[in-house]
Amino acid sequence: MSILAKLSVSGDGKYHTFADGTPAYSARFDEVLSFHDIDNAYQVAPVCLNGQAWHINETGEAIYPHKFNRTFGFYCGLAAVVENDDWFHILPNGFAAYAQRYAFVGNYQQNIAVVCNKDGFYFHIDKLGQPLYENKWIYCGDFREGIAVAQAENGLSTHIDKQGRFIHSNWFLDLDVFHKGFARAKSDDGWHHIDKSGKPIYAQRYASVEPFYNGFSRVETHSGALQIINEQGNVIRELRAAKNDDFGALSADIVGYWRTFTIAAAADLKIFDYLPNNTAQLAIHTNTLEKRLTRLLNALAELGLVKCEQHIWHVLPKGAFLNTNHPMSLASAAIEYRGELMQRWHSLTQLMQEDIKADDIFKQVSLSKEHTQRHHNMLRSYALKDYQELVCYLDIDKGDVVFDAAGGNGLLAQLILDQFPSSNVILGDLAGVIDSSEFNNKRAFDLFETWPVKANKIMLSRVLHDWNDTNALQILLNAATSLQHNGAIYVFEMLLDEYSFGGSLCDLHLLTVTGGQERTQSQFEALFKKAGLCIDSVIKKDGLVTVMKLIRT
Ligand SMILES: C[S@@+](CC[C@H](N)C(=O)[O-])C[C@H]1O[C@@H](n2cnc3c(N)ncnc32)[C@H](O)[C@@H]1O
Repeated sequence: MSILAKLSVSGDGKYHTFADGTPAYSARFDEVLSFHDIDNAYQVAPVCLNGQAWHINETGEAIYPHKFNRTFGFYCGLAAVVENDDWFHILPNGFAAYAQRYAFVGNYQQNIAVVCNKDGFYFHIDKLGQPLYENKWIYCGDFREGIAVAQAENGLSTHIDKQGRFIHSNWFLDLDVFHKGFARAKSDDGWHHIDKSGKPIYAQRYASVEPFYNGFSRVETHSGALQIINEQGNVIRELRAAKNDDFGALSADIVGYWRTFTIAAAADLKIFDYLPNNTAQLAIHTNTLEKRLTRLLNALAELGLVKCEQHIWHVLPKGAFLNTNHPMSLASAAIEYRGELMQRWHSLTQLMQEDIKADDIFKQVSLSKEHTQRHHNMLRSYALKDYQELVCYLDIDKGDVVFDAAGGNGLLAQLILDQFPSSNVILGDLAGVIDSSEFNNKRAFDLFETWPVKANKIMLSRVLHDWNDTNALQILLNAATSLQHNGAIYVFEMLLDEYSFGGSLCDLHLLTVTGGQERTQSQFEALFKKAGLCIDSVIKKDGLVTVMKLIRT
């Protein structure tokens, strides 16, 4: 506890005062910051005047002769200073505490400071300027309760200890340090609190949450209500009702198909291929009635896909994906989702009551060349978006036979071949799909019959989610049979979060369209175990898809 008389910053921020408001000294500065104790023996404060900065004692005198560009308070006996572009810490005598210079340094807390090196990487140092561990981060924060937040290059954050070791294996979009055992964490569907094992302590997600204060936290729901919740996530008090118009929001959800049909009509007419243009020209290109086309364009503008300036319609960034020439065009997806895929959703109610199975959508698609091309153009765009960043992490060796099983029209197979040109990549799919693929090395096959290749590496990308557990197990058993000794199976899937509802609509889509399901990692693990397989490693970047590398148990 400090026994030093507390000096305060004056109202104009240019000097310090005693408790009664009288000036503590006669000097005046451009700016002063608060006094901090050094060894509980004396107190010093940062000041600046005419572009120079230093520290003063209680009588307003400089405590060392040197001048810096910027000075901050003394914490744990050291103060952060800036000289030219160099940030470092100084001792009370004004000398540097260590030789290294940084792009940023924080204040010491519990004898540890955050620093950012000149390459833009953050880490922690001790009072001698030594790094606490080898890792470097895109960002890291101060320690509290012996744990700090560290952000990796993929933008996700986790918790580390003072040796730089992970406290748990979970990563979040944003994260806070622990306060009394709980930390604020943000995942795709919002903010919540986690415990020290990295697990959420309740299922709800919020627009924002505060740290727990004596067992209670103030939270804001996504619909704008302010609430107090307890550590079980129960609402104890409502401080403000929801701001959102729930009636209006539900109505908008109910007519969600308006968007589906508007976008699909624009894709049918290839409107985005003819932009920028005026309405009259567009009507000619798309063979439409000009007055009606104006109404469709207005609706596309309401959806944020186009804008109109001086009678010319222009594509907005989101709309660009509806141009058929875009490498990740969603024009085919727009038409597919409005067609057969949507038809199948009509049986959702019935599917809740009866264990019926729809026709095999993939066999149906593969019967028509036009439908195969459209469906697989759609899958190709999603594959390009989701797989590109993952392929370089696959461990594929020279000469490996790689079988992309049910690989569609071969986008992943091509990405693998581009990345590992000395491997032998074979694409497998249903005959109709294989016929329409331009990939060279290909075999028609059926997932449920004997597989035509023995491979060192097998890809199952977004295949298992199309099937129920019985079928998925059969596919895994067939894959394991086709695997060479010491081979590996790579399963590319979106994993459901064990603790939130994110991905549940996608799961219903699979139930209605293919009879399959989305799964959590532990649901996958249970299937792998039955097939005599186990997870060897997991590749997760900031996209939707996780890659699980499986080996024989
Ligand atoms: C969701 S797609 C995934 C395609 C590709 N792997 C990807 O990630 O984009 C499922 C794939 O399984 C194929 N497929 C479905 N049933 C099959 C079967 N019985 N035998 C072989 N392939 C099948 C489909 O033709 C389709 O290409």
